[in-house]
Amino acid sequence: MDEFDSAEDGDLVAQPPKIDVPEDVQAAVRTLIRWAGDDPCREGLLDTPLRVARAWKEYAKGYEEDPSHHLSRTFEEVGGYDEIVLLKDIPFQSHCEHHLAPIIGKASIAYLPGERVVGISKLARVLHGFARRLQVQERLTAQVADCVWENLNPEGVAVVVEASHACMTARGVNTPGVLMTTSRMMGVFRTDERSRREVLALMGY
Ligand SMILES: Nc1nc2c(ncn2[C@@H]2O[C@H](COP(=O)(O)OP(=O)(O)OP(=O)(O)O)[C@@H](O)[C@H]2O)c(=O)[nH]1
Ligand SMILES: [Zn+2]
Repeated sequence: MDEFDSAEDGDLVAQPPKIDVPEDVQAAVRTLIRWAGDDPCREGLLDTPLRVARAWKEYAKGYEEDPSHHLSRTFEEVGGYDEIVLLKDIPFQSHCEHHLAPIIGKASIAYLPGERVVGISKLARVLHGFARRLQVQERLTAQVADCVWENLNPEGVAVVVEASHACMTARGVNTPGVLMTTSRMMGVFRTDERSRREVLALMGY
């Protein structure tokens, strides 16, 4: 049971091994705490630089992977299925590259298969692979769509992302409740108005 903690619902949740954090990274967090106006040496903040650094390795885990790898295993036997495949309202978390503030949102990813389909969880994996980096929402949207387009050779790809940016809601213009929507349409979803309307309707727009 060493590597696992028992979760409340009875599932076993893997506890990743704690990574070492270089002293200069911890020192940078201490500097930030001091600059924010607090004392990094008080008891409650002593382990914070370590936790912050480890948290950032999680937030930025996408840099450790090439999301296109998730699309390398595809299936051909789908009984002649030739309609839209949609994974709708996938929740994701990212961080804005301007303020390192959270971006919390959901994405819908659809494609019209060519010859092959992919396991649906892989679309969510692609999203998280790009989201767990420093991002702007426009680039996140484009990267997800381009990745599906380039790796599945489908007839069309549609990605719609809706997100709230903490750099707007918790600072700066301080405007909570605002959602930013971005989309990227490729192939038939870009060229054919009916296909575009169909996929947007399936997504609930
Ligand atoms: N287009 C786009 N803008 C973003 C995204 N994330 C954050 N921003 C915006 O990036 C802009 C950065 O503006 P700057 O003027 O350089 O920074 P700032 O002085 O902190 O701006 P304020 O946020 O208005 O206080 C802000 O308007 C943010 O709201 C994103 O994903 N896409
Ligand atoms: Zn920001």
